[in-house]
Amino acid sequence: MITIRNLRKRFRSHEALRGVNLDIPEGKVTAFLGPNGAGKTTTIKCALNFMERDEGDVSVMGCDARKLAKPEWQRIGYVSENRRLPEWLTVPKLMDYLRPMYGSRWDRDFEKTMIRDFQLPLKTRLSAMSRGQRMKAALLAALAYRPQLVVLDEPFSGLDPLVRDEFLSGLLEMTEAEGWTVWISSHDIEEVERFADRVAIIDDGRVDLQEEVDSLQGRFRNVELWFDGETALPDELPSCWLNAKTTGRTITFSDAGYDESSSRDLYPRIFPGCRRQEVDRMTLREVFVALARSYRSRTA
Ligand SMILES: Nc1ncnc2c1ncn2[C@@H]1O[C@H](COP(=O)(O)OP(=O)(O)OP(=O)(O)O)[C@@H](O)[C@H]1O
Repeated sequence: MITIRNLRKRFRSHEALRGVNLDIPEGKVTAFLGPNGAGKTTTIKCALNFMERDEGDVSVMGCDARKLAKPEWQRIGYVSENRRLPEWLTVPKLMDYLRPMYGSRWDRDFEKTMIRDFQLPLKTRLSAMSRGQRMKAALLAALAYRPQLVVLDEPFSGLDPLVRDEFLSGLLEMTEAEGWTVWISSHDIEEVERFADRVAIIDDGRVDLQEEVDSLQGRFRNVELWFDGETALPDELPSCWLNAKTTGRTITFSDAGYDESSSRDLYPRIFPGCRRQEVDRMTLREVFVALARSYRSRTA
């Protein structure tokens, strides 16, 4: 649905995107994660041509991003915390304003359902609404025409937990029922974990990995090795063992290359004094934190 190749973007002397390669496949939910300032919003803006790119190729629904026009925009829903809406309008007026742009694609029943479920006030101007209410109005404005491609940049900011939950369940339902493609950037990894099929992680302007969530969780494990006495870390460890540290009688690390059939035999071979091992599956959040920590130590 979206293909990004060697995307580069510079802000004066700062190289924000340093050759981003990313695929957002059709019919899947791709979570786009990364530390603050890693380049998520810039990638999304360049991919949708809201921001001029310096170099690279971006194709959205088979169309060069620079040539996106009304037929494509009628099939793309974009929500961002920073997206400006006409603040002087009420929600019903906003709907009246947007509806003609989407013709028969606009789904009035869906619009009404979302207004009801989001409990949006009807007589208040957007400028007088809370941040969360404005976010809900933005979601409504981006989804009421049932877009095939939904791009959400930090969509949960300002939403209370109940609304987040309802919004996510609704989105999941729509995604499954209508085969929507979703590209969602968020720091709320627990929320995203519930429904993402794939995850792409960006760090310092480059995509470090893009992978199915199941595969990622299949190969990541938190490992704790126990020894009888004090132990030290060897100088060289496999590069897929992240954030290894020792605290007296234990060594802990995150194994990014865990293999069910061999890893448990490998650990005592590398550490012959190991008396006991504990190997735990990791949540997507734990995987992200382990990777982010390893990125930080790489640049330190
Ligand atoms: N308009 C701009 N002018 C100058 N620098 C910018 C601009 N927009 C982004 N940057 C810089 O580019 C880098 C990437 O920013 P971006 O907003 O894409 O990161 P992000 O991953 O979305 O971060 P966050 O998770 O904090 O929202 C940052 O170093 C940021 O300071």
